[in-house]
Amino acid sequence: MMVDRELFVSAPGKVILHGEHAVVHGKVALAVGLNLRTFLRLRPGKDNGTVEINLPNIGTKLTWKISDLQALVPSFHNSPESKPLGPSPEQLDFLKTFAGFSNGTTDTESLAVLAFLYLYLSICGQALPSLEIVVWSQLPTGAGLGSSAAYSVSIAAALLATSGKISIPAQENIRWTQAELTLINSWAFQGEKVIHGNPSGVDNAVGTWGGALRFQAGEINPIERVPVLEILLTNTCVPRSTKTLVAGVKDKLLKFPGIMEPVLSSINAISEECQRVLQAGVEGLTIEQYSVLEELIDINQHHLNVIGVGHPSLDRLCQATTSHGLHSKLTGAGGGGCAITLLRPDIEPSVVDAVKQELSAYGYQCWRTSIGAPGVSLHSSSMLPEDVTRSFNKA
Ligand SMILES: Nc1ncnc2c1ncn2[C@@H]1O[C@H](COP(=O)(O)OP(=O)(O)O)[C@@H](O)[C@H]1O
Ligand SMILES: C[C@@](O)(CCOP(=O)(O)O)CC(=O)O
Ligand SMILES: [Mg+2]
Repeated sequence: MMVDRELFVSAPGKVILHGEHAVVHGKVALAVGLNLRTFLRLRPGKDNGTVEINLPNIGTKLTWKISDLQALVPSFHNSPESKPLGPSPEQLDFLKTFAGFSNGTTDTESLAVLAFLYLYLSICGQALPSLEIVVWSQLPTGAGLGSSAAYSVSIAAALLATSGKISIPAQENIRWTQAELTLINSWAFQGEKVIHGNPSGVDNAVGTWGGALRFQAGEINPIERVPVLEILLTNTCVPRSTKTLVAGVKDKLLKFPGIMEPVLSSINAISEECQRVLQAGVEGLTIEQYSVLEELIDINQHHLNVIGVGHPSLDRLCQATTSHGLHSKLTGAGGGGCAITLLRPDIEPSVVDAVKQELSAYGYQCWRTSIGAPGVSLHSSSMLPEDVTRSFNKA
């Protein structure tokens, strides 16, 4: 198949306020889009006979011949118009053998490449197009901010658009329809399965729709009005794999169901209470409401330690922020990665500066951010942020 135009797509990262891990086991999570995004550039292939994927964040650039990939197509029977089925263990084994990855591999490159190949073959199976794709992210990878979902959402959207399964909106402020977003989300969920093993689907839902969402057992409910919340987002820079952490929680739940299930139920109750407080305070939270949010953060951080996803780097972070009267919890899969610290409006800027300085001295990276960002979007090249254009030009 011939592709005749260049496309630019982006999807946001996310912050889970409450409910990480519990959401994998059917509990409620509250999550919001983050104003750090993953950008994808898709171009027709130079020689029409190859597919190239270039991932500058992880230093990966690979090219395959379409004629070689064609041999894999019969194993990918998904119908892109309907609900996707895969990925089956057999399909993943095929891909690992094809790409030369050993069985059981979970490193950054292999997960990214397997997710791409799975989506490319499943979505474009009927007529494999020759493409050059670059994916570059403002998000740290493997830090709890949903880079895997932003990656899967942008690849799914670009491949569905280029193969004519969803429209290519003529202007960048025109969004895809709900049906098209639902299709993007369901394919991105399959990409997340390759990367997370057993994802809940909350991250790809935020990557697709953005904003603030309540997510439970596949049900996605946008929270239309949320009070403005300022947070300090801190990356401990301790690397970890969501797949491994999610599997660890499952093992603990199987080993100690009577002990772990009540903890997950309590996390569920925290999400419910947080949503209640946020909705009661849409016009602006009172100091009492902020205090409740802070307590919920503290309780949840203890629970996350109990289910085994804490880390000494996160303990240090919580101690540092507590000593300045601020409250923090890990966000995402934990085991290192990122934490959020709630910034009440009455906090003196000098306190935030002191906290940031202390955390930087540990080698952590901090951003002050407010939550809520638009979901998957199409861009024109002239409207891309400067850092994105620079990265694409270098790639
Ligand atoms: N920009 C990117 N380039 C290449 N791979 C990416 C990118 N973003 C995400 N990934 C893939 O997602 C994985 C990280 O996903 P995960 O462990 O779920 O952490 P998180 O989603 O919190 O960042 C990486 O190991 C890599 O395979
Ligand atoms: C731990 C979990 O709840 C969130 C993982 O987020 P991240 O990949 O660490 O950004 C897993 C999931 O919901 O699929
Ligand atoms: Mg992830």
